[in-house]
Amino acid sequence: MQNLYLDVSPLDQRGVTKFALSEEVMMEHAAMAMAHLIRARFNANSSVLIVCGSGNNGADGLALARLLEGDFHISLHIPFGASSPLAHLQRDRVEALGLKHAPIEGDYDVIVDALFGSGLNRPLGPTAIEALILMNGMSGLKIACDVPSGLYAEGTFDTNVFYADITVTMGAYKRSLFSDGAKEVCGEIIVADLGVHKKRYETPSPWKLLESQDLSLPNRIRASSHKGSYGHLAVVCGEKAGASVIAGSAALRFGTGLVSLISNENVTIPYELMQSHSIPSTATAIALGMGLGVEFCDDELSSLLDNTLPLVLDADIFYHPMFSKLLKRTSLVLTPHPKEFTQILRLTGIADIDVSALQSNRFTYVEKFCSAYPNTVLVLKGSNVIIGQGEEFYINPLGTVALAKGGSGDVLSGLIGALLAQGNTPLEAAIQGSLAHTLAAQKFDKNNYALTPFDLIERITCL
Ligand SMILES: NC(=O)C1=CN([C@@H]2O[C@H](COP(=O)(O)OP(=O)(O)OC[C@H]3O[C@@H](n4cnc5c(N)ncnc54)[C@H](OP(=O)(O)O)[C@@H]3O)[C@@H](O)[C@H]2O)[C@@H](O)CC1
Ligand SMILES: [K+]
Repeated sequence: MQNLYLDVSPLDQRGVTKFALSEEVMMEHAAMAMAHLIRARFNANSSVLIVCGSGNNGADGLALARLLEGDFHISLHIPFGASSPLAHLQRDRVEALGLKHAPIEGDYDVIVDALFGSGLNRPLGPTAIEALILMNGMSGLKIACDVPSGLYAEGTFDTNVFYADITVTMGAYKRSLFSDGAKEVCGEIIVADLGVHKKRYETPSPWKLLESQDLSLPNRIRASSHKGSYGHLAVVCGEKAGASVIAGSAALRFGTGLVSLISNENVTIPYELMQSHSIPSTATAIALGMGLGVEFCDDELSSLLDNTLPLVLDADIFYHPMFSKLLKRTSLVLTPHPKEFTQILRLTGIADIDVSALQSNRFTYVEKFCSAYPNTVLVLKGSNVIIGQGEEFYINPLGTVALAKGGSGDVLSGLIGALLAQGNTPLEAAIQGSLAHTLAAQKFDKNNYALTPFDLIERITCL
């Protein structure tokens, strides 16, 4: 698990006050990290284009030019000149080596974007846009210095942004690199230490980045146990029974001792799942909403929920009149996709926004919801899933496009339900369910289009 920051400038200042580093020392390390990467991947004499802005992001790029000069063919493009004191200093140094601003011409083996970093404070103008279009059109390896130019601190970008193959980010992970849109533009993300180890440079943060090694599986440790020792998930089976069959099958695969589908009438289901018309007395958690439709009248739903069992809610239930009442429960996990989350925000009076406004500000709206409903765990689906409760937030960046398919969400609810049924806290169930979901998808390595929900469930066996 890694820390994530909206703004690392307090960490930079702490580097100066606590570790007596200077901004210049930190900048030298930033440039060295990029130089190390280029030297490791390219032979001497390779051509390197470095496009530098007027602030310290540009100054990082100028320092990189100095470090590579002599071994590589360096082309510098400095369309805005230098404005910060360090940019002036670094420019004087490269000019002493005979390097100076030149137009962008031809193609290069490496393209380094050092136009704007954390100081981007307004929409890009024509000069920056022209440079980015030229850079994006090149075939060489594209490296972003700190953040791809055009990406704002909230993780949004305008039409033009640098499309990086690798982002070398300075000091610590920025949260902006893990918005849904940023997944398209950042490429591989590498953190560069700035003169002290990252562990020293960082301070605690409420936002965390999940990693594959954070996965903890529901392995059984008691030698003498039986199916009743591992919980009983009741999946409410709605109009579209397939959704609950998928969720139930995922739950059984993820260690739940017993799974029952709760339906009004008998439906055809796999042999390994049980069927019931009411919540079994041995149930330890309930999954509700997937494929629900209008199968149950309000009274029937109320009686199914007349208990204090942990709940995972998905899909249709977010549009149901009973949802507001369910929000008052403790032990509650919600797994909306963005459109469903806008419905939740509207219903709770937090915001009346459309999906694109939400996607431009996912972090903020998750924080607002979690502050208003601190007992509820929210899993906001997306290419970078956000999990939040109260003042704790986690981003799971491990999902792939293979998951963009009907039924993937039912598997996720089933996995979370499985862990709730086995006694995990709602937050732990949400984190581990989401990790298992994305890592199982990664195990499907044939291609990125053919994964079905049952392929995904099958891969839970290989985690
Ligand atoms: N702090 C540290 O210790 C360390 C910092 N480090 C590095 O510093 C970077 C932050 O540097 P920074 O604060 O100078 O901001 P930066 O991203 O270069 O941009 C500011 C410049 O861009 C300009 N500008 C903004 N928007 C614009 C637009 N749309 N179109 C045109 N111009 C625009 C803005 O102009 P102004 O608003 O002043 O007119 C100003 O001149 C950080 O990302 C990291 O790489 C590392 O070396 C490690 C140590
Ligand atoms: K940049």
